[in-house]
Amino acid sequence: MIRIGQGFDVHAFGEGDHVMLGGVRVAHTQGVLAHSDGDVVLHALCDALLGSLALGDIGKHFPPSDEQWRGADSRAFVRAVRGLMLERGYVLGNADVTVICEAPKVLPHADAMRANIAADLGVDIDRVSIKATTTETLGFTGRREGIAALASVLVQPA
Ligand SMILES: Nc1ccn([C@@H]2O[C@H](COP(=O)(O)O)[C@@H](O)[C@H]2O)c(=O)n1
Ligand SMILES: C[C@@]1(CO)OP(=O)(O)OP(=O)(O)OC[C@H]1O
Repeated sequence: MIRIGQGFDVHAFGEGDHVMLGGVRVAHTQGVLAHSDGDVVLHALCDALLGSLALGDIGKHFPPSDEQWRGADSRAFVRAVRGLMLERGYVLGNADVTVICEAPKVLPHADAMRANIAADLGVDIDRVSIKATTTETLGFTGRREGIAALASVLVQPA
């Protein structure tokens, strides 16, 4: 049986000089406030994958109360989620992620992000899509207060 999942994540901007997006260090005038590295792309993706198999969410598996995850590389979360999927006999069919922010520009980094995600989930890069949009200066992303990501996935039997 194929199954679908969706995920959403937001992090507020704070002090710093880069944001992590899809495991790529993207230079920016601000960083993000987070317990881990604050990678909204990978957090939304993990939630979508976990949701597809009704396994709860990222905070259930990697609680922000756990010091183990302080400053964590979110790629480790993706690889751990892949393990949970494999235990249940599932692999990624395809993933489609949209990053929402006025800045930084995401598209120049999209292929590097796709390559990281494909490697961590053990699939070809053509199964992973990264897109981006602004909100035309509207809302919290438009005011550059934070960055958001939406992810949709299809998973299929291995
Ligand atoms: N952070 C972003 C936002 C957008 N893009 C790219 O620009 C295109 C136009 O964005 P609009 O919000 O004005 O529609 C968008 O389709 C993306 O290709 C980006 O790279 N990074
Ligand atoms: C990733 C975790 C790890 O503790 O913390 P944060 O980096 O704050 O990110 P969030 O998107 O709030 O998800 C919750 C946690 O699982």
